Amino acid sequence: MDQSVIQTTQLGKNFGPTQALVDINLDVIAGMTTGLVGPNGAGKTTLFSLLCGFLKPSAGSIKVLGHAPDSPSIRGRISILPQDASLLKSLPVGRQLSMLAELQGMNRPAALEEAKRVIKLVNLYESFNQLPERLSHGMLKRIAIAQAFIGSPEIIMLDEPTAGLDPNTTDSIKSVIRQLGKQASIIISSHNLEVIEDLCQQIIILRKGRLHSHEAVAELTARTKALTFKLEADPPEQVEQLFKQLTAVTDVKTGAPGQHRLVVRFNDEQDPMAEIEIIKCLATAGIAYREMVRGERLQDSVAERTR
Ligand SMILES: Nc1ncnc2c1ncn2[C@@H]1O[C@H](COP(=O)(O)OP(=O)(O)OP(=O)(O)O)[C@@H](O)[C@H]1O
Repeated sequence: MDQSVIQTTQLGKNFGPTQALVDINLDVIAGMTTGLVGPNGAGKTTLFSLLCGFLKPSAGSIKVLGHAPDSPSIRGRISILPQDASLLKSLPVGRQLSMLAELQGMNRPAALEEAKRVIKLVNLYESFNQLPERLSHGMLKRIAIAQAFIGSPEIIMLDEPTAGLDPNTTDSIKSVIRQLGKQASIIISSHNLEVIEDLCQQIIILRKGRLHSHEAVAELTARTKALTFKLEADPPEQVEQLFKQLTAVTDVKTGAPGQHRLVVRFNDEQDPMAEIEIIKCLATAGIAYREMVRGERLQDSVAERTR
């Protein structure tokens, strides 16, 4: 049987009159990398804080590795990269990492070795003795991620690990996370759904403090029947009118100006020939496309579900 690393039962959290989380029932399976997504204010950070024991639930219960989040039995077995992780200005980054390892109970020499190990994981060993002010934003983010790997925790929670990073740095962080996903269960909260799609096998969607869904990423994207077109030009206004006579078409979406994108969702139980009819409609209207892809990006599926 699959082993649960996190279980919540009817979990709720209120801040005064604000219901930040309501009736959350989750079962996160060991060894998965799971994405936690939802619009601003959906409750993602609150959920992370509850799972780490920084906050107490207003209702329901949480089990992390079979224990309450504040149990001494899980100390060092779970770690978190907070969204706004910051480093001390006046201490070399390697020393800061070794101090954090000491706080986890390692002696000085062991902590130093651990700091070297985790800084190598994020490819910044050459910066071990540098002060944070000498490092770029992306490098500091990688150091902050390295601290989440101290002590080889079984669960690692990363809140927006790639926010504000350029594409190359994002790629290098993604490869670190992918590597560590082989050894730990990772939960990533991010608004960057390309990152989630690349790294995660499972996705938890929160919407207005409630659990919208928890399922495999592949299932979510495959279940949405859609054709995504890259057109030669932006689609004409009122493009949805073209598909008016096709009862199988459930939604038509266009990209931002300049994206030349058109997504047509449909229900093929209504019409098994729906795809062909959609393509015919475009041809009849003289709308040319360069590329057509079945399905849609995770970004579109999630946007649709959290609107
Ligand atoms: N300490 C707090 N005091 C009062 N309200 C809070 C507090 N923390 C969160 N909230 C409220 O709880 C709700 C959920 O907030 P939370 O920060 O968990 O959302 P989020 O999904 O992480 O959002 P974002 O994507 O913007 O980071 C919001 O309505 C927020 O205003």
